[in-house]
Amino acid sequence: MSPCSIETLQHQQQRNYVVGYALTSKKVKSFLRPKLEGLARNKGISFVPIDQNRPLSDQGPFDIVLHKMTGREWRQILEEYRQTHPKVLVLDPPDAIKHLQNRQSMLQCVADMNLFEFYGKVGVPRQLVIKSDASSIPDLVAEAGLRLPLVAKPLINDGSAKSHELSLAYDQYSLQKLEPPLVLQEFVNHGGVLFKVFIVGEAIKVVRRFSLPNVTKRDLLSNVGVYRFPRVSRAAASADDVDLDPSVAELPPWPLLERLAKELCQRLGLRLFNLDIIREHGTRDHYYIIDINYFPGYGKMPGYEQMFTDFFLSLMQQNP
Ligand SMILES: Nc1ncnc2c1ncn2[C@@H]1O[C@H](COP(=O)(O)OP(=O)(O)OP(=O)(O)O)[C@@H](O)[C@H]1O
Ligand SMILES: O=P(O)(O)O[C@H]1[C@H](OP(=O)(O)O)[C@@H](OP(=O)(O)O)[C@@H](O)[C@@H](O)[C@@H]1OP(=O)(O)O
Ligand SMILES: [Mg+2]
Ligand SMILES: [Mg+2]
Repeated sequence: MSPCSIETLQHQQQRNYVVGYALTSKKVKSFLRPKLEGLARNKGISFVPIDQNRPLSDQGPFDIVLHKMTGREWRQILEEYRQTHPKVLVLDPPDAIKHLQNRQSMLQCVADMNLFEFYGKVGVPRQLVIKSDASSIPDLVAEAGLRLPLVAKPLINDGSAKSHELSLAYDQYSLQKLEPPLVLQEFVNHGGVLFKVFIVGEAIKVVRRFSLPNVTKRDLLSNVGVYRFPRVSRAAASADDVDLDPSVAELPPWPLLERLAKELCQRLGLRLFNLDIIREHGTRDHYYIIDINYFPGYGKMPGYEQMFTDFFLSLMQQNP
């Protein structure tokens, strides 16, 4: 080994890395748990809270900035900080995250991806954006040829409770009751189970979660109206340990998930996100991506502490 590489090695061994974080108190509680802090500390990584009321450049110095905050002001602060501190890795760039804060632009890159026939067909459900004027919705839906039932989702996905208030609409007339701006998405039967694919840099983990049950033709004939439904798939209880119909439970093929994760990381410019994927009921390989979330509930993902420690270590090796 050359003296130079010995020096680099010693430098790496001595160097401590600081991850500054700007997260909600709820996120701190669910994510920054003692096990993660312990594992990271053993590798020389420490976590330091960012005070949003003080200039960022007066704090730190940081090697990495981890954040999940919304708002234009915070975005500007971070963008400016990125320009003046090019050596600090901001996870992730605020402009890239903004892309996920609108349910139309969120799925646009999946639609552009062209992953047809690669271990299965991957697409997004047909959807229509309604910016205003609820009274025009029935006609717009008819013109677009969207099939009922429809899932109505607030267009803006800013992390507020309201942005997660979704409803299922069974008939065309009742669509007038909805409150734009929203996205109307065709409901795809998928056997009541979805796949949450968590991405942390290059690592992937997939879990099953409960979801909305299938809607039968008879349900459609016997129901009218618009029904709000709760955040079914957020429950910590996963569908992984339950006896399920194997055709519903079978995970999407690994090569497909790898390809999807890699392409989406590149296209979105993000390293920390998850995807909600469903498989159309009665098919073996027709998949739909219905949601993408920035910095999701990793705390519910088994083994996330090791995954994040490895992720931070790999970032450090890239930036010694
Ligand atoms: N097109 C669809 N077809 C079938 N079910 C759907 C569809 N869209 C949403 N769902 C169901 O509704 C749930 C919530 O939808 P979605 O994931 O888009 O909302 P969200 O509020 O962004 O959720 P999250 O808590 O994951 O951020 C999904 O987990 C799934 O159970
Ligand atoms: O609260 P949880 O731990 O469940 O995490 C949820 C997270 O809330 P948090 O960021 O406030 O923690 C949500 O973020 P916002 O859209 O509200 O910004 C969203 O990403 C959900 O998909 C996450 O649930 P998951 O999909 O991972 O089950
Ligand atoms: Mg979701
Ligand atoms: Mg979401």
